[in-house]
Amino acid sequence: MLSFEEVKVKLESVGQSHVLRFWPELSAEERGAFLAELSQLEPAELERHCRGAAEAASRSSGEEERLRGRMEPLEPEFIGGVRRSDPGSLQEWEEEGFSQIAQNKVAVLLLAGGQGTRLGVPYPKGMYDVRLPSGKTLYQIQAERIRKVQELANEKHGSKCTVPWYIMTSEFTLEPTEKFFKQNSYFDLDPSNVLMFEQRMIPAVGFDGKIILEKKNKIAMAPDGNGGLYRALVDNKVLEDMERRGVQYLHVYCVDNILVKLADPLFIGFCVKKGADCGAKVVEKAYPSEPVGVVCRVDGVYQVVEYSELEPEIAEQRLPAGELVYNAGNICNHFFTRDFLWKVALNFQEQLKQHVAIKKVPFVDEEGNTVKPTKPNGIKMEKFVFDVFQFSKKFVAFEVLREDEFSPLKNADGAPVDTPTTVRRSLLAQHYRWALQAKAVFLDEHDNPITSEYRAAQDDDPPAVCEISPLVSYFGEGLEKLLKHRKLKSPFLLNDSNVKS
Ligand SMILES: CC(=O)N[C@H]1[C@@H](OP(=O)(O)OP(=O)(O)OC[C@H]2O[C@@H](n3ccc(=O)[nH]c3=O)[C@H](O)[C@@H]2O)O[C@H](CO)[C@@H](O)[C@@H]1O
Repeated sequence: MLSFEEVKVKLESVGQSHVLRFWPELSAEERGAFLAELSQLEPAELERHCRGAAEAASRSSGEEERLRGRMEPLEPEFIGGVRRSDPGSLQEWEEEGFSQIAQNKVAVLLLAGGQGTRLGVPYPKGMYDVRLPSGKTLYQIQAERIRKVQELANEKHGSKCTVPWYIMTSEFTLEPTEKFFKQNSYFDLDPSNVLMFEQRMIPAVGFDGKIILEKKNKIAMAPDGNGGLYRALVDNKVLEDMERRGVQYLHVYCVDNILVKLADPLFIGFCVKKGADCGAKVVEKAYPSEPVGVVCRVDGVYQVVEYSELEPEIAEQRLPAGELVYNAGNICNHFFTRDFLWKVALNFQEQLKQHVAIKKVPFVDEEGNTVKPTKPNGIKMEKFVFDVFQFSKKFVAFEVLREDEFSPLKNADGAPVDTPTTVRRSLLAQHYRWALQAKAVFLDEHDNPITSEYRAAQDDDPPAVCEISPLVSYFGEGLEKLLKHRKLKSPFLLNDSNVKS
């Protein structure tokens, strides 16, 4: 750790010494913690960051305008998908995926460093309980899907495989996530195969290019975006760990999608068979302003244009048949080969674009009180995980059905979409459909069979509550032998123990 004098000189050299203005008022303990934080800032990098943020925020034309005339949608024939591809190919890809999993070549990586500001809970989103009958949290559902996909691969290939789970956290999420996993005995996964690591934090900057002081002894810091992954892979030697384990393919996903298929054998197999180094799952966009990025081409290169950077007029463009032109919605499920990640880590991660987010950042006033601003006052710079697609030699996109694979938790209840209520409904609706496909019969409160049709896309809750543990079925398979012609009363919970009993 540097001394106060050394830190002062460093900060003065880059015009940021204002952060020390409350120094005389700090206690010895506060001083120690603050010095430790400030010692970590690297002057040249700090200067670049602050200047870059202020310049980027003041540029007259936004990203939206710069993209004008340069975007093209994906060619339909470029996209594989559950509806687009023939059943033979789908089966072949799924088998390929299971084979790779059985050979220990597949890992999953969870992006869990975000602050989940829109949901507004003070703990990591993965710990959120969406009030399913089982009371499972997002983390538990994900852990159980990993266990099940391992089991399925083992059954098919007579193996005893492992799908390691890498979890990228940040200063906000590491400690509570670790604690939660320990309290829950890692959901019966082997702790040596659950590997948490931390992404970096960077200072939030005011419009004048000055670092924002959040408390008298704390600068406002934020994670460097989910594209901070590539630097975090290097910082934490994650690729070396993958290499040691023989992992060649990585499924990267974001924390909040309750329907996520971890290590999806179909998607993995598709990407492997196509010889891809990089891939993205997409769903058809629901409406023009839906907050999802669109996978497309910019200057002929495959990329995601984030929803915050897409001009409304472009988002609203439609084909003669009514379909949105930019229709391939990014669901933050990506495939990467380990070789590709090495290439990015060694050659490109420094070049990743910095995206500007103008936010309300709490700050200290002249009296030293923390103020929550009512209007945006600061700039946060973020890298995006998908910005590496441009470095790919072979990029592929795979379309999946929204009702089967995408229902994210973004907002608190009360918002119209992507809330605890909507994600719970999506999961229960899927399980209800699976049970019907397995020829189960649900009974109403008078014990009469429910015969009403239930359409997946409708907004209502399914006519009966049915939750199926991921430990019983990964994606609807294997249910007929358990449920065929069974008469089920709502709420029905199919879990590991009532299957075995
Ligand atoms: C940049 C990015 O990927 N955007 C995608 C993200 O948007 P969206 O804006 O919803 O992204 P979030 O802020 O929810 O972040 C996505 C994931 O990245 C993680 N995270 C975020 C910031 C950070 O510094 N560290 C970190 O690990 C979050 O914990 C989360 O798991 O999901 C949407 C689908 O739901 C996609 O359509 C968007 O294209």
